[in-house]
Amino acid sequence: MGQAAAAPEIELSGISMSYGSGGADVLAIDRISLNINKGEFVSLLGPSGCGKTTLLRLIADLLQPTDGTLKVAGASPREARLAQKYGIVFQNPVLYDWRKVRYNVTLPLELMGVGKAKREERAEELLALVGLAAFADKYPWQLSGGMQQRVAIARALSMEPEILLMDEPFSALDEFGRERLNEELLSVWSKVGSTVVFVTHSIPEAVFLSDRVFVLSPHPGRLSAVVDIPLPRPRTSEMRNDPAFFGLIAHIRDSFEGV
Ligand SMILES: Nc1ncnc2c1ncn2[C@@H]1O[C@H](COP(=O)(O)OP(=O)(O)OP(=O)(O)O)[C@@H](O)[C@H]1O
Repeated sequence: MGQAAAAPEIELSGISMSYGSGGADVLAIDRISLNINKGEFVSLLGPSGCGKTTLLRLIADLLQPTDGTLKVAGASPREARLAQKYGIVFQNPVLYDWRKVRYNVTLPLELMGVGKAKREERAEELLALVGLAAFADKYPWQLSGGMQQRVAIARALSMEPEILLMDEPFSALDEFGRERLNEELLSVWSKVGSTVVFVTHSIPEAVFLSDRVFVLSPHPGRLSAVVDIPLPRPRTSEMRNDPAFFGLIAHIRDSFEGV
C-alpha cells in the first residue's frame, strides 16, 4: 500500500474550472496540477469554498474543466467512468428506504445486469467487509447514520472500483462516530487496495487517513501545500495521542496561515 507505484493513476495538469458565464464567472479551481499514485490514499483538505467538491467532480467526470488536462490510468475521466473505475460516496448516503440493506448494496450490480446468485454472494461479502453482515435484511431507516454510510461504502465497492472518491462522507457524524468510521475505512481499504481520494475539511481526519494531504486555499481554489503523512500503517486509535500526529496537524494548520 502507499505510494510505491509506477505511472500516477490520476494526473491533473493545469486544471482550472469556472462556473457560470459572462461577467459573473466564479473561478472555483485555478491551475491545479497534482498526481495521485495507484493504491494511494490522499485527502483534499481545505476550508469551505476552496473547490474540493469541484475537484472531486472533475476527476469523476461529473464536471468538465474549463482548462487543463486530466488523465485517469492514462485515459480520460469519461473513459474511466465508462470502464466502471469509480466508486463514489457522497456526504449524504442516498439510500433507498424501501429496499433492504442488501438490495441497496447490490443496486449497481442489478443495473449492470449481474445475475441474482452472484449479487447475493457479493452482498454478503461486502456487508461482512463493512461489519454489517447482521443487518442485511434491515431497512436503511432502521440503521444509525454511521451504519448508513457504511452501506453506501459497501455499495460504492460493489463494482470493485479501482478508484474510490469520497466527498466528506463522515461530516454528518459526531466525533466518536467519525473516528470509528475512519478506522473502519482504513481496514476496508487495506483489503480492497483501491486508490482513495477523500474530501474533508477536518485536519485530524485528513492526517489520520492519508498517505498525502493536498491542502487547498480558497478564492480561487489553489493547491497551497502537499504534505506527506509518514505515520506507520496500520493506523490505530492510539496514534491519535502520538506527538507525531499532533505535529502533522500543527504543520498543516500553519500552512493555512496567511490563506
Ligand atoms: N454550480 C455552481 N455554480 C456556481 N458556483 C459554484 C457552483 N458550485 C460551486 N461553486 C462555487 O465554486 C467554489 C468552490 O465550490 P466547492 O463546492 O467545490 O467548494 P468546497 O471546498 O467543496 O466547499 P464545501 O467544503 O463548502 O463543500 C465556491 O466559491 C462555490 O460557491
